[in-house]
Amino acid sequence: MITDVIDTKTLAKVDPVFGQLSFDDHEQVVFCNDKDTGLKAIIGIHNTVLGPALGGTRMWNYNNEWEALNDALRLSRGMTFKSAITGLNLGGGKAVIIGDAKTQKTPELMRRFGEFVHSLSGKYITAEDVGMTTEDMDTVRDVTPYVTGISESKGGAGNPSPITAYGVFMGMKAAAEFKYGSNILEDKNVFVQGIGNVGEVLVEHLVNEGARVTISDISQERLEEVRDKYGATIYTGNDIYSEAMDIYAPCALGATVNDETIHKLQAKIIAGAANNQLASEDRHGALLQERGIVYAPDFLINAGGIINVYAELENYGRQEIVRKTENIYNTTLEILNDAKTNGVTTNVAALNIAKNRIAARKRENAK
Ligand SMILES: NC(=O)c1ccc[n+]([C@@H]2O[C@H](COP(=O)([O-])OP(=O)(O)OC[C@H]3O[C@@H](n4cnc5c(N)ncnc54)[C@H](O)[C@@H]3O)[C@@H](O)[C@H]2O)c1
Repeated sequence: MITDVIDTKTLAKVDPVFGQLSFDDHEQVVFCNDKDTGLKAIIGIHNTVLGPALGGTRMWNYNNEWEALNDALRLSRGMTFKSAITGLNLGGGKAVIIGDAKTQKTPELMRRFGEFVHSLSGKYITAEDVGMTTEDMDTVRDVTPYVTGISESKGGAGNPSPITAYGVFMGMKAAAEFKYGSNILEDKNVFVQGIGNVGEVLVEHLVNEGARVTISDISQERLEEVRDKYGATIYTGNDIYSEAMDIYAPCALGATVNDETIHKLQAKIIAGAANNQLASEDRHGALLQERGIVYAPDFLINAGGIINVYAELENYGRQEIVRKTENIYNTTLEILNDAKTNGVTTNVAALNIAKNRIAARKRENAK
């Protein structure tokens, strides 16, 4: 099974769905179309052994349908392992809506999307991801109960991003403990790439701890806002990947650790919120290991958001959300040590634990 980011021409050469390189024994892939609202969406259900497939909906202006399908397949697979390693009784799923969230998203489109989610009778439960807001989830809630991340006023756990940021902060501290023998980030030079919902709160934690934080984003307005609020430095160079830094925190989109960037990276630690940070899990994971760069697996340290939405299903409160998220520190440290002991990449060490949990449940269910 290959998890590499593939260019469109290569993607189009193989069979449309089951032959895709990102296809990894997914249970179900649902294509949703509605002419009236312009909805074109793909729901990927990767695995439901541990529970219903939960994962956010991403709205993105994909260049073509291959890219959208590939994203749905990769992201839903990631959710399976994220929930498994976090100890949640959830499977992995993810939805993508093809289009520009700024110009093409309407309440009607979101409601129609919600109806498609409802038609799956709870096998897939949706939530917020890039291009979505809590209000959008509230709109989906009008037509289906199979949605999390709705507003607190409607009985939800609210915006998951601050707790995701806290989990990433915990994972980063654990990586620092592993690399430097201390989890204190004071004076560490941290680059946060993407200062959206998660990135901004991560910047706040880092600044509070005394780290030297540099921020980058495609939005100048956001950069100035976050600089003014927290005193972070705006990155003005033209190649963030070549910059001297202690910690690189990718908090925008995935696959930024790739063939072009990996040899330039100066960071000692990579710990961020973005999903699927390694363009090729195997190749780039191994190269990071070789270069002594500590990679805190994304699906492990960005699980705060799913812990937050899981509270809506299991009815636990704020204290338990924070406790479970703080535990990301212990799990990360355990996995980094495990990888070192067994001579495997940190990504493989994390995946092995997740896969073992799923296999054990499958055996139990079969009894
Ligand atoms: N929100 C959550 O709870 C959560 C949970 C788990 C994982 N994640 C992942 O974390 C990442 C960030 O999530 P978010 O909710 O903060 O998203 P967001 O959309 O609020 O923020 C993303 C930010 O990245 C910026 N950006 C986009 N392309 C960029 C580029 N090339 N260089 C620099 N900046 C760029 C955008 O302008 C935006 O400010 C995503 O990959 C998401 O899938 C989020």
